[in-house]
Amino acid sequence: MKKIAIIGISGYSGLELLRLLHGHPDAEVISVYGTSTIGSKLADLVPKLRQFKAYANLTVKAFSASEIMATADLVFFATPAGIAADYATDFIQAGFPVVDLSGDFRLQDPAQYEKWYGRPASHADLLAKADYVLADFDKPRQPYISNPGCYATATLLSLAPLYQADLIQYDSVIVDAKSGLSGAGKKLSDSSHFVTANENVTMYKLNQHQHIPEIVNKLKSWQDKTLPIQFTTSLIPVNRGIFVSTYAKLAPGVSFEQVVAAYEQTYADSYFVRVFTDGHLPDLHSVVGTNFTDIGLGYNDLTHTLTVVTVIDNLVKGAAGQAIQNMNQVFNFDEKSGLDLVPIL
Ligand SMILES: NC(=O)C1=CN([C@@H]2O[C@H](COP(=O)(O)OP(=O)(O)OC[C@H]3O[C@@H](n4cnc5c(N)ncnc54)[C@H](OP(=O)(O)O)[C@@H]3O)[C@@H](O)[C@H]2O)C=CC1
Ligand SMILES: CC(=O)N[C@@H](CCC(=O)OP(=O)(O)O)C(=O)O
Repeated sequence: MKKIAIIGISGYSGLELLRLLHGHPDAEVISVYGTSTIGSKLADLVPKLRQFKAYANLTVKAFSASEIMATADLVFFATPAGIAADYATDFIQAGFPVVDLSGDFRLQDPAQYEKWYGRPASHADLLAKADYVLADFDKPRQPYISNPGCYATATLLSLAPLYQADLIQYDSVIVDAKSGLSGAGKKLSDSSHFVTANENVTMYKLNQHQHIPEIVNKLKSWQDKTLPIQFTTSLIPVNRGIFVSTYAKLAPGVSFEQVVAAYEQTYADSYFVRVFTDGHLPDLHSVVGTNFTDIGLGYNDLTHTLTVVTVIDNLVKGAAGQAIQNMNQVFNFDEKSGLDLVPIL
């Protein structure tokens, strides 16, 4: 049984990690860390955990890298941007396995991080020791795993076959992404007040979203012809879910049938990516509560435009689920361990 520590336990993705690891046959949460919640028993902090004996006596502790490395086999960072950049050094220097859900190690160029996150980056030498691991495509090569962002995950899975098989006009790509409120974390802000968000849709961070550079970096690794993409994010009044609509013009001579074949082939062995080629367009309810990414495709003969609809649960595939998929890779567990979840019906 692998022993797991979680930093940032009281946040949305920290608690989602706990929920998913509860069902994992080969991993158990042995320690949890926070700041404002230090000293609290998890069962007092989250009363609905009370009857789970494993967590009733788990107490939130102050961060200690040496304690984590002495007692656990892997640690998850489920902390806001800026924390892992500060805390990760000891783990990286010791080669201790980490899965970092924050954006701190997703961009290897410190100047790019500082531009998009508006805060100091970690040192370039440390950034180079982190691996950006999009679980359905990449295998970890280094012990420090940087888990992709929620929007980035949905967008990259939506676009991968088009870039890898060189099927589109790269100056035509438009990504319109929408997220539920849990994507913003538990801290309250004006935009996440119930009265502001309920029965409303708001576009935000137009052309400035911090996931744009990690998306483009990854697309470039797949396709040299990659150009900047048009990427927009909106807040929708649901708790969980990311809904990404992607539009692109096909390259001259490329047919819709070729596109469909490319999606089928790319994801033939990916249990967690389900492609619908019969015209079915997935919705959020298809994936909420699960680690699945559902993709639907359509083509307009009049405008020669391809539409790709991609949905994920931001807290599962977009955060804790993909992080556990990556942990499963680190320990050579079955990729489905702890993650074979049926959607909430
Ligand atoms: N929500 C989502 O859908 C997704 C989130 N992410 C990323 O994952 C990370 C966590 O997100 P999310 O769960 O939404 O965030 P939340 O704001 O919900 O929770 C963050 C938690 O981090 C804890 N924390 C803050 N500072 C420290 C610290 N110095 N040491 C230990 N714990 C600390 C806080 O607990 P305390 O008050 O005890 O300090 C808080 O509970 C973020 O980087 C986010 O961008 C990535 C993909 C999707
Ligand atoms: C709805 C909402 O506000 N979502 C957040 C996603 C936060 C996130 O996951 O950001 P990192 O992955 O870069 O840490 C946002 O758009 O900033």
